Amino acid sequence: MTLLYVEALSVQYERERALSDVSFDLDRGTVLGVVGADGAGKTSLLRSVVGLLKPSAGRVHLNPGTRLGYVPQQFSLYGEMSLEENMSFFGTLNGLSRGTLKKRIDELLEFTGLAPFRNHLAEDLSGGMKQKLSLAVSLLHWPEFVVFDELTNGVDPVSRRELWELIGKVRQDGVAVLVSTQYLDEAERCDRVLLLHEGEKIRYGSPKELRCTFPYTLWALPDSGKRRMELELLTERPGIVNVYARGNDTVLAVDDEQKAQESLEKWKCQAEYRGVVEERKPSMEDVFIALVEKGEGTRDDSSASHS
Ligand SMILES: Nc1ncnc2c1ncn2[C@@H]1O[C@H](COP(=O)(O)OP(=O)(O)OP(=O)(O)O)[C@@H](O)[C@H]1O
Repeated sequence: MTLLYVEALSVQYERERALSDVSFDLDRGTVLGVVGADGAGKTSLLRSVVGLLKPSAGRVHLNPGTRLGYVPQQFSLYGEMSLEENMSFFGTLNGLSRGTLKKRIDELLEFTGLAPFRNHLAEDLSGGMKQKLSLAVSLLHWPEFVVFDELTNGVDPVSRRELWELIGKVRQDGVAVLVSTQYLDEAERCDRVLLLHEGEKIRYGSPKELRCTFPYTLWALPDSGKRRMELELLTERPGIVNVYARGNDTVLAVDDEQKAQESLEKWKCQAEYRGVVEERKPSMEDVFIALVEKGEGTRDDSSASHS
């Protein structure tokens, strides 16, 4: 069931347009990832959804009475208070009674694996543990909808994985999750992805849909790092729309295989390059790089579906 419906949202700051005409919807028990680079408009979008920012145009419709949890980008825990005291403080603010709160704190400390640290000061926690505590605090009042602004930003890879496991468990309880991230691999963990670039919706759909509707064929030249500079000359030759690095491989995004083949053969002959070319399936990173990084982004004008 649809819990949130966002229609043609735009945010204009004094000098800058942070969001243009963005629409999407979100169902219960679904994780929607808002994915984009720094400055793409993620925070502006999330702040509009939770009601902290008044959009310049468009509409946010959240089912009335929905209990909302929110972890902003710089969530302020009290460093000089213990984990339990932090949770107790925020729980009291949320109007939970003493008895209920005590039980809920125990539950959430178990849930996040923070129980052994309940009496430690929050300031002594690692970055990943602080984020787990923030997540726990946001869940105190059994929200039906949670919004996490870059919860995993700057966190070590193990904690990132653990935070995503927690997000998965939250979803299992039927909670709707809206989470922003700049890590493209995290898009794969979402049910739906909204790719944002310079305030515009570039793509919107499940990770599979995004990969399946990817408009280019990808050709990888394995271990071609040393020839990268030369290979980049292929950018915008007939049939080739983008050339980019993936580790030590070079990837060509191709929109016309025949023309690209001719361009590549010509180049291989001139450059005396004998390496192999392999076709590769697009990952979410490929989708993002090929569509966005070179400004190839074609806006997705499909409006959010009501389901
Ligand atoms: N309060 C503000 N006043 C003016 N401009 C702003 C304000 N907040 C954000 N911006 C601008 O709007 C654009 C989108 O910012 P936003 O913070 O929404 O993006 P973001 O994707 O969350 O990026 P980041 O991860 O860096 O926070 C940026 O260019 C930013 O400089």
